[in-house]
Amino acid sequence: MQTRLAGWWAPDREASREKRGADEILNAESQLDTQSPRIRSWYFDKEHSPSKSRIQQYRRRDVPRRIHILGTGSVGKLVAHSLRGIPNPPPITLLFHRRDLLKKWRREGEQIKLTTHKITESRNGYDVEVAAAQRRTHGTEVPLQELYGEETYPGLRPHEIAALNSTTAPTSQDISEPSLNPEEEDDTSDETIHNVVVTVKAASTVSALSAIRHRLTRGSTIIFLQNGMGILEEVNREVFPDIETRPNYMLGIISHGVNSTSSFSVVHAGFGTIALGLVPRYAARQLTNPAEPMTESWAPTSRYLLRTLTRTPVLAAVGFAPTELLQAQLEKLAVNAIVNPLTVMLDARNGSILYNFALSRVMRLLLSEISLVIRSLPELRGLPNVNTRFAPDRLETLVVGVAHRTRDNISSMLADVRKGKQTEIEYITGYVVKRGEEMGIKCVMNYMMLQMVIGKQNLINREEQEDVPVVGTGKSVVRSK
Ligand SMILES: CC(C)(CO)C(=O)C(=O)O
Repeated sequence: MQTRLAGWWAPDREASREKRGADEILNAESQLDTQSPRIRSWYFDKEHSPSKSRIQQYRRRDVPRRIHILGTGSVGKLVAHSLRGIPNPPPITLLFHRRDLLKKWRREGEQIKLTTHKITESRNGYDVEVAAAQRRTHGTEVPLQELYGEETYPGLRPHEIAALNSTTAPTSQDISEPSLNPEEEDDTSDETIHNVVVTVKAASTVSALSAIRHRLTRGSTIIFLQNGMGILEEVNREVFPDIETRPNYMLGIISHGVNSTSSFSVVHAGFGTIALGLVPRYAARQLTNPAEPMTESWAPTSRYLLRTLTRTPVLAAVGFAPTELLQAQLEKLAVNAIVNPLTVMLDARNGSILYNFALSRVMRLLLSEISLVIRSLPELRGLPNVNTRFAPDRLETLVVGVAHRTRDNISSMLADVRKGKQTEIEYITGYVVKRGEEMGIKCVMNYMMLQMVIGKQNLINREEQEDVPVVGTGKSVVRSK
């Protein structure tokens, strides 16, 4: 049974703490317009309320309401669209990783369209900026001018630049009318980002965050809304190595079904939820040093984001305690480690893995390894019910349930493979294999699955490279060998 802990973070609970820092008062102040009268009166209660001059002092330094969205894929669009629909919506800035996307945004009316049950609603009023993702090769950031030979083309890939420079330009939609003159419009910013929702794919997270690293502070909060695990460890290592100065992190596990139909249009095909929680800054230390204090207070920006997302009905977001969130994440990991690679190998919809005894056997072999790895994780040690919750047959029930509910969907991994995009396999199956290795558990079945998906990705990439564009026709042909 999942213990829903919605409300455990609520400010009135915080009130019981003896010592409240300036930040907490500041946050309370910022929330007054959305608080219930009970909470409102508490803050102005004689005994508890800070002096008037302190209130005024903190009011000036209110928690900034602007929310940046890094990644305008299907989840990014859903979040941006939903947030603009709430009463007194926060200002939203969409961060584009390529300048040509900005041009496209302008051309397409500066709006996001969300279709639910065949009804499309457009929303506008967004601010936009370009935050060109940093390219990395062999784990090192590559300066843009080194990579592209031209400083003025940040965010474009070498072949796109070559195409733009050539007189016989390609016909690709994305680069058909690029804005390459940086003088044309100042579309970048160096202002501090206080609240950011990261929705880019797991493998792009480090490079996307590197582009805005200088704008994030110890007081900022990043919410990661992504598939897979092991991303935060990578971000800590590559982007924010200093534990004391890194921003605050929150995690969200999203179960909404959303499909992009174009750069700024999305279909909300399946209603789900977002399980949200704080990632404790010192969690790793607590693991190795039990004397480390377990209580961590929420940063004002984290609480602001939690409040804002949980008051957005379409998102159905709920706050969870960190240990519960971790277990929910592992359940999703187990489901994704079965449905996603199997649907890639079968090139079929999620429902295809059901009612097929041969595939059930494959599923069970994979799940026996996944279950053992999860049940052996040191971070779950001491938590009640872990063995039952992550037993192979319980995980199988979860997988079958999700495959059945989403039987007509194409898994996100299959969609990526079909488009020749990098998949999240290394953050799903790869994570299971890696954690298994750390604990001396060999996951041979999952290792094979990992290699099969990577192999298929390579195959498709190679086919794409052999796809020779025929200049002038707007079509392409695959040259036979
Ligand atoms: C649950 C599932 C498999 C639904 O398609 C999914 O999360 C995904 O496609 O990534």
